[in-house]
Amino acid sequence: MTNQDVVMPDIAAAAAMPGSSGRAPLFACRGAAAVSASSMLGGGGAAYQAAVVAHVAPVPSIRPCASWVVEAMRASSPTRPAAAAAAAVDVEYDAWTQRKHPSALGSFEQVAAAASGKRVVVFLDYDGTLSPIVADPDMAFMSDEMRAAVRDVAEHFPAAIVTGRCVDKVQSFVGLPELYYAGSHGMDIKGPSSNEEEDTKILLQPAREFLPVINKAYKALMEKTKSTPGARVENNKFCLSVHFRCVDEKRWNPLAEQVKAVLRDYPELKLTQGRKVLEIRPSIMWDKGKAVEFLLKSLGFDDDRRDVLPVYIGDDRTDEDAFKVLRKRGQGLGILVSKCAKETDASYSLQDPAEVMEFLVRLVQWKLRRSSSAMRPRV
Ligand SMILES: O=P(O)(O)OC[C@H]1O[C@H](O[C@H]2O[C@H](CO)[C@@H](O)[C@H](O)[C@H]2O)[C@H](O)[C@@H](O)[C@@H]1O
Repeated sequence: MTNQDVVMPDIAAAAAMPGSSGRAPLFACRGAAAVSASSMLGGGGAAYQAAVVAHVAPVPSIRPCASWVVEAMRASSPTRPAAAAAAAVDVEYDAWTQRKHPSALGSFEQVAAAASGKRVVVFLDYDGTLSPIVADPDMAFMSDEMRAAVRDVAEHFPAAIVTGRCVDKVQSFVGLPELYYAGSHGMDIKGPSSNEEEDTKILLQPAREFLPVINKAYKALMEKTKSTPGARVENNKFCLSVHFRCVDEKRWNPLAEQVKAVLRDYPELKLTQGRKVLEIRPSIMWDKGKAVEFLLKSLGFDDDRRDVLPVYIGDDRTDEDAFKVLRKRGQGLGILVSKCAKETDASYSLQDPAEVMEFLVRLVQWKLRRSSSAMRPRV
């Protein structure tokens, strides 16, 4: 496959970062401990029933080592640097945005040129992208302004929320029935409905058979981790989250041991990691990237890839699966939401949800301008 349709920033991509010694670990802000994503894979050696839908294959099982888990917990949770180090981090961030992953706002003209004449499809992560990160996962509300921006996006482009959250929860936060929702890291895909009361249509649930085991693991994790102050287990239907944002760092190791002990009884589940959260999910080859591919295909955007521009915006390690898919397809535009330099497969960057909102507003304005100029009679 050629990469001619992937939207790459118009910068000297080959240019090395000044002072950079090489590649940082995926999703560690520079300076944090190096842990590869693959080291986080969980699951055991036992064979398990894989009667999921045909395209869902099990992943190879690798037992996570607790110390690696803790290292990864630290890597994704860098402590605030001292003043001098903070200045260095700023310099590095500036170099990262200038040379590797420019701001999607600063480069909006370039983004608009790439979208010109194409059907744009918008994919949005939720936590850290549409809503700010907060200590209590039940309080991660998005602002009314953001809701209005997303509503406008959905009016002008096909749009989907792709999240680790369970669909019901994220739908209640977003409150826009006109969107597609891919919850549980893409393992629960639902179509739009005409109003909030009507049930959304299930399009795909590739991990349905794992529900009983997920529920058992949920109870076991609740029981096991209740002795760790601040730990919190969230049931996201087809996957689980063990939050450690409010856990004292000294207790991260014992918490990782507790999670690992529970997972020993569930070889059909694997462990991944997000922002101060351990995520437990079925060991199947399904992720946010696969969900994006599924949606593009089922919405009829897979026939002629040259006239479709998927735009995916996300902030977390799990969003990298979607960025990778776009890069591999040689199509579309990945935008990482981050305030620090990270290794990523996204092309562009935005700093925070406020910038995401500004970008969405500009995208809609661009579309409106194009539609009105197309309708203006030529003289
Ligand atoms: O794919 P996402 O929409 O980004 O969901 C990933 C996880 O998001 C939530 O946790 C994160 O946000 C919380 C609220 O701001 C924060 O407290 C937590 O530390 C973050 O990891 C959600 O609660 C998790 O279940 C999702 O897996």
